[in-house]
Amino acid sequence: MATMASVRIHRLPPLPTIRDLIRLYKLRALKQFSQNFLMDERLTDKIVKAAGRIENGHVIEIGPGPGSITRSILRQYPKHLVVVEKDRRFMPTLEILKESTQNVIQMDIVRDDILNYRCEHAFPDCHATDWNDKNLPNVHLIGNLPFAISTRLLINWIRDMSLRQGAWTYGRSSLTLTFQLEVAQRIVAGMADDQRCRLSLMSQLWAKPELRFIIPGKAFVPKPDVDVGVITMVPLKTPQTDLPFELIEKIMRYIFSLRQKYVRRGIQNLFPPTIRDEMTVQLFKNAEVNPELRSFQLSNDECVRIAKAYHEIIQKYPKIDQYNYRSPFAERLLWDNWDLESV
Ligand SMILES: C[S@@+](CC[C@H](N)C(=O)[O-])C[C@H]1O[C@@H](n2cnc3c(N)ncnc32)[C@H](O)[C@@H]1O
Repeated sequence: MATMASVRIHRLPPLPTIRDLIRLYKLRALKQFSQNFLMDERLTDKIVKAAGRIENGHVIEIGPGPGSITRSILRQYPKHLVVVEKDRRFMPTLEILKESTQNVIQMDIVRDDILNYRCEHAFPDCHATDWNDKNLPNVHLIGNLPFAISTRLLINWIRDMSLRQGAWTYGRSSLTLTFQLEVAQRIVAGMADDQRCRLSLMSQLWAKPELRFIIPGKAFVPKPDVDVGVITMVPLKTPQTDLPFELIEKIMRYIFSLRQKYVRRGIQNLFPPTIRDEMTVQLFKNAEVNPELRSFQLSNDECVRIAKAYHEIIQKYPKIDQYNYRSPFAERLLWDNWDLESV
């Protein structure tokens, strides 16, 4: 393959116009694929610019559709671009982009569901950068995400980040993603922000999310009902917790389950009725957290301390972890006489 310096892309085929899209793909954007296309090159360039320097790097694009962001990525000369798209109608256009850059950039087109795609297999030639290296690896996930699965994808990726697997086998790979503005605001919401929720904590304990800019809904075709926020996220060298992802996720769910009530009200549901009051008092005492704060008033550290105190309790009494206050009534009856002495 020729080097970047010696060969440049002369001309990418123009982005299909809305009229072409309708003609080529009989578009109908498909609702089941959450399709809202971004056709303004200045905006797609701005998204790619937010990812930082990608020249000579490795990029996975999620949901390229007709390839508007793909073009902006290719114009920055990554070494290797993998695009993952579920809708077969876009394959011909993506193939044209691949052909027009084939002497310069390695572009792989994967027709798959991103939820099943294994990022760790994307770049066999990419050497991992040490997690603690001050330089980040030149590895990026970029995408105008399908709204329907964006939160699920983010949670999956944070889980991978916490385990240093998937896209994070290469080191501290970065994310540049779009979300419905309301979701983007939740991701970055700090202490005392009334948008603060489980997603804020999950995002901030392992990474540094930033809301970079907002794209008005009218820039998309078809126009969604909401504006869109562009988020970048880089994993923290030292996460704010070393507890297992699943445990943190569980505790954040309980902390934020009754937002308008004191935090102890959500947390007490972690325990069977016979020991509920006693264990809840113990947990907040050990965590050194005021149980009469509302969940959005808690700092990241206070949330982690609550999770840690719970972790210590279940290490001593593992059975408690199996209690689920939402399980069917008959199942909950089994806990009716349960006490700590019976362990
Ligand atoms: C919001 S559109 C963005 C399209 C294009 N990148 C743009 O900005 O104009 C989301 C894209 O993701 C694709 N998509 C939806 N669900 C997907 C999935 N599970 N896996 C891979 N791609 C998916 C859709 O077909 C669509 O092309």
